[in-house]
Amino acid sequence: MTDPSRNMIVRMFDVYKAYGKTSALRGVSLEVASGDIVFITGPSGAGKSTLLKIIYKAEVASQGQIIVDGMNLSRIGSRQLPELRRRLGVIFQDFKLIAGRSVFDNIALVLEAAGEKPKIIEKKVMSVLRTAGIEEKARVFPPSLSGGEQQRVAVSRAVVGSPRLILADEPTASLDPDSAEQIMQLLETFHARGATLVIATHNRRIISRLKGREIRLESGSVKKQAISSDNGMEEKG
Ligand SMILES: Nc1ncnc2c1ncn2[C@@H]1O[C@H](COP(=O)(O)OP(=O)(O)OP(=O)(O)O)[C@@H](O)[C@H]1O
Repeated sequence: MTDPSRNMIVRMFDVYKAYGKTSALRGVSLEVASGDIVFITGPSGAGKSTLLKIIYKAEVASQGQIIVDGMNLSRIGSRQLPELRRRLGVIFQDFKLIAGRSVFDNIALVLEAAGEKPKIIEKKVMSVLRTAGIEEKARVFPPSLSGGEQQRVAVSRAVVGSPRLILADEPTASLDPDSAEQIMQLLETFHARGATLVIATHNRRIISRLKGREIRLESGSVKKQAISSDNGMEEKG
């Protein structure tokens, strides 16, 4: 149910997505309020990545309505896409860093695209790297970093433009438990600073550690919504 007192950053209504004959999403309706932590869970092939891709418009829904931070995605064309993307930070399992550019430049690109001045870029990039604990890696190239460090760079890149919404697709799946923990702490830090988090994950440890809401997908449909509490997940609706 819609609570009018809460500001919804994502609203999806009856969303379908087909890839040829494969139905990846079948009638998904959900809402994410500003400041929420939401976990998208479900078995392999359930549609988790597709759901995130539709929110940042890497994929277009076959049917249904999607509103992200007030933008109706079926009404925005390629000219407004950069505006949508500026409001979002996206993190992937495989980091997706540019190997031939330094850590600093990987992150600076986001601000350059937004037209920021070099002095501001320097300040913001170094500030985010400090928060991520990898300030001394600014001039290093990504391939010489560990997986955990690369993901910290990817998180830094996702948050440097102060997006209201951070989308993470299995952000800890290729990391050892300690590195996964550090990434979650980092995401928590940015959540505490005001970002909304939507995280697709299989990792139950992450889900039980961060207080949030779980939306479970099965075969492209929402099967269950639950709120995490000190007693684990409590089913809702
Ligand atoms: N580009 C594509 N072309 C064709 N089919 C696709 C494409 N992307 C996803 N699919 C199919 O859509 C369905 C949902 O895939 P999706 O990647 O969203 O699931 P997922 O829950 O993220 O899975 P995983 O946990 O394995 O990453 C699957 O059947 C998948 O094979």
